[in-house]
Amino acid sequence: MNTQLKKRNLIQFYLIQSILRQNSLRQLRTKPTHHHNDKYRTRSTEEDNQQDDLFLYKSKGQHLLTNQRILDSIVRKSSVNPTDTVLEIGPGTGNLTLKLLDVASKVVAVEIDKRMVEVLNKRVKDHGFEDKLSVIREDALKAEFPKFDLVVANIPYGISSPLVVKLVYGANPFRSATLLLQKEFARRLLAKPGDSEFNRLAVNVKLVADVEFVMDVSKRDFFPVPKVDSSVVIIRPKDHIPDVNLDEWRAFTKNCFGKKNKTLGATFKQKKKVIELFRLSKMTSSNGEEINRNQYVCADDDGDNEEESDGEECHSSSCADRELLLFKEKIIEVLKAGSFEDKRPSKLCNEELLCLLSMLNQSGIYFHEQTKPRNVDNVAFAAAYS
Ligand SMILES: C[S@@+](CC[C@H](N)C(=O)[O-])C[C@H]1O[C@@H](n2cnc3c(N)ncnc32)[C@H](O)[C@@H]1O
Repeated sequence: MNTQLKKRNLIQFYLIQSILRQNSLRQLRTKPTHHHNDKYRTRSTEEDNQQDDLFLYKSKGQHLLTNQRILDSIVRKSSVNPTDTVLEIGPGTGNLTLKLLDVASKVVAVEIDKRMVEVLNKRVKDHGFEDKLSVIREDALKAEFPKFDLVVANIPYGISSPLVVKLVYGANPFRSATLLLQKEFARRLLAKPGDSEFNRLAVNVKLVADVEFVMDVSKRDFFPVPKVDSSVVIIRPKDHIPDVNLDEWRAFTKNCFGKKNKTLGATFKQKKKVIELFRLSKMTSSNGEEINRNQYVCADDDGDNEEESDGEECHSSSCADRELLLFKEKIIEVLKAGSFEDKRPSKLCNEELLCLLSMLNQSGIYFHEQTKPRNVDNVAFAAAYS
């Protein structure tokens, strides 16, 4: 740790002390240890006999937001109504929770760390808010969330992608999610077609929600100081989402954004892809009748080198199965008809992608096993982002 960082930590240590005292929390003393990279130590002075040392684990994303001005601002921007139930993921020792309890009807906090829950409960009780708080001590990715009106959270950054997906594709309708995220991750969520950060996550989130940038937050506003800066965004689920099978959409964007800068023509000419799509599409049209994948493997390859194609291709002259060849031609025909062949997914907006998917589906080309029930796979979908 360099000298400047040490100095900053020391200043924050004293700041936290004074804040915690003001809040009449038991007097936690927070200082970094140098024994282990992953651990920072908080120690009780008042209740040394009752409580073991509390370590903050970087691996669990335990960087506590200590800047009161930022905490107030997050709550203010969240527009919490007095009748609202707020879901908070990762309450930690309760810096944000206390402020939320002040303005909401109820807070449901999901926290994985038992030691944090103990500190949180004690602190909330000291403020007389215990009737308004319920804690779910579980991994937020596995927990079943109860009904809530909005989410406000400084989340552990390690679970950002699957958590955002779990929220926006989850069964719970909610008004908004105000999230403190790693700055780079926030930029990826906010990215537009053509931006270098534009990616599949942004595409999938944008289909069902709008994302608004609120503010940047410096790493110095946390204890211990993390390596990265942060940003606050608000995610608002859309009132109307396009009429598309979400499982089909997700499978389609996964196929398109595997290599987001490759042209769609190059992506969909790959032998493996053609075979896989042929199998799925055939299963759909034949109502689940199993297709023998090996039946459609090319017997030979004429070695034709097409630009931008880094995968093996299925070429007309050598393809063992005419049906497979016709299927590949059908894909190319659709791409050409919509002028998509030379386009790159990273530059297409959702309307264009929806249009392409609709054209492909209308031609009998599918990306997800249509025999499976619709939109029931949210947990698996979220997990795929972890
Ligand atoms: C960035 S800290 C935020 C603490 C507090 N909200 C604050 O702003 O000071 C993240 C919290 O999430 C908890 N956490 C980490 N992984 C989790 C998970 N998978 N599910 C629920 N909580 C988790 C950590 O224990 C930690 O308390």
